[in-house]
Amino acid sequence: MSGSIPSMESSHDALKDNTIIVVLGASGDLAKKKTFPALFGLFRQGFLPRDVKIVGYARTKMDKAEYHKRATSYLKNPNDDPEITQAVEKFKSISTYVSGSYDEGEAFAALNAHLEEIESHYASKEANRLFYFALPPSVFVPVAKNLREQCYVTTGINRVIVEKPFGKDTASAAELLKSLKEYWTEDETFRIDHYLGKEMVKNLLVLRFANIALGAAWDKNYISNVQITFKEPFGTEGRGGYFDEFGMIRDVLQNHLLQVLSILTMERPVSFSAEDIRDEKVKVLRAIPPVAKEDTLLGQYVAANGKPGYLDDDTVPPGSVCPTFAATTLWIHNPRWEGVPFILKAGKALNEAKVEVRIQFKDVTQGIFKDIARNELVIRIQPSEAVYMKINAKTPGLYTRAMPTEMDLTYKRRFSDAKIPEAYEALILDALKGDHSNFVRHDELDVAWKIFTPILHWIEGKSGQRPRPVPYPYGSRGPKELDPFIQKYGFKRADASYVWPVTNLASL
Ligand SMILES: NC(=O)C1=CN([C@@H]2O[C@H](COP(=O)(O)OP(=O)(O)OC[C@H]3O[C@@H](n4cnc5c(N)ncnc54)[C@H](OP(=O)(O)O)[C@@H]3O)[C@@H](O)[C@H]2O)C=CC1
Ligand SMILES: O=C1O[C@H](COP(=O)(O)O)[C@@H](O)[C@H](O)[C@H]1O
Repeated sequence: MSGSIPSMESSHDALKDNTIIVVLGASGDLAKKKTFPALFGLFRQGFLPRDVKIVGYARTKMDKAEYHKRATSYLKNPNDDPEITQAVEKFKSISTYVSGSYDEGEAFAALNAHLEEIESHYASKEANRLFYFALPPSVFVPVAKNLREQCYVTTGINRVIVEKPFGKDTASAAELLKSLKEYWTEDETFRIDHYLGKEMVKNLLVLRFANIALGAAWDKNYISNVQITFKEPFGTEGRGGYFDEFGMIRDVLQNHLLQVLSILTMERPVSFSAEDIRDEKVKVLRAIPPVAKEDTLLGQYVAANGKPGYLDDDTVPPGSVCPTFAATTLWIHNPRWEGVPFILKAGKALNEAKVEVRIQFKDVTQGIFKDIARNELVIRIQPSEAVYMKINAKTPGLYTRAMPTEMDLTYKRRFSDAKIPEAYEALILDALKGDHSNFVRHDELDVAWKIFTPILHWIEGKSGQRPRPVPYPYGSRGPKELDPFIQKYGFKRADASYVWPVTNLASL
């Protein structure tokens, strides 16, 4: 029997021919590191529309050669594979660049003239344009306005992809949404949260709703606590100026981790249509009250192991109390989840790179077993995608003891030939197809901000003195206060003697 999910695959428009993808902010870091590599990945695998053209736009004046050099600087070809080299040359041949300001109508009229020149070669009048904002939020509104006024086609589809940050709190996000809506409809707008494009985040829907056994245990009766963890082994290093304005909660918790939480906890959607999914996400998010101070732990990394502290970064304001680590516990007041703590934790400069969901089930009733390990379902989002269930089994041999072990679905081993797409590849393809399922709807954004705005205002000292984050050494698991914080919500760490036999995943 086929394992395909027809309604997920066919609920959106097909790719349109006669499409131009315009990358605004083409000289920047995001474009170079994420957007162009994703476009190239799609191009090389034949997923872009036929005869697609890619146009970069930014203020920097660059000739064609310089632009091509920048746009392809992050395309990977470690073994100098001639097939990839050839694809890069083809990619360059469909890529052009226009320089201009972000706030002047004439500059966008010039961009439009360039787009029309490309379109004049089409066999039909149909012309479709996808505009990708790889831009700082300060120019979102003028760019949205100028594109709508100067570069909007009437004989095809227009779409905009917008990157976070979408505001800094409930009020500023509402203001930004309102301004953008003056020019672009909700249907034309694709708000990216790139975690929604990650394979294991997309997998959550299938794991939950295509497995009756998991579905049956998915509530307060069986689950004790849930942790959603994001760990990076490097600090802000040179990006401190940007980071300090936002902090860890805005950078990762309010968007990426909350998106994961909403898919993990929503009710089953009526269908896989974008609106049915997003209706359910909004419904569960609305059942979450604002995060309380008592449910929050903030940290900031300090120099250790030869690595600099956050405050040693020249781009960070002296004496900053910006958190580089945050753990917050959220509660969902609905019949399924009442009383279950959802701990969202994220930090920079920690001991490892890891993003995972860890669902810890309740203890088995005491009696024949005493103090045995709890079941845990771990969904490893990155690196090395995996789903594993920590279970108890009889110790092999002439024993009657239970021992913790695992049922392990490590992707590299089980699907060794599969290529897991980059999040941005998956999302750009969705936007080209007009599928909104994995993009953030306006009301989702509003409710996400409502959960975090009070705590963010408290952190910023809007209601008194700013709280001081607790220090943690660069390269550690986080503040020493973390383990008691998590234990407070009922998490029990399994016996430290548990050893997973595979140590080198890279070797798989
Ligand atoms: N397919 C796969 O990839 C599989 C991998 N494994 C591997 O087996 C090992 C054990 O797995 P598992 O039990 O799930 O994970 P870990 O033992 O790594 O972590 C379990 C939990 O305990 C916390 N923890 C980690 N170290 C400490 C510590 N020193 N003191 C207190 N708490 C700590 C972790 O928090 P935090 O992360 O926040 O530090 C996490 O919440 C891991 O290396 C795992 O990657 C096991 C099964 C399958
Ligand atoms: O949005 C952001 O995400 C990245 C982490 O993304 P990942 O795909 O590498 O997990 C994070 O480093 C950055 O600070 C944040 O703004």
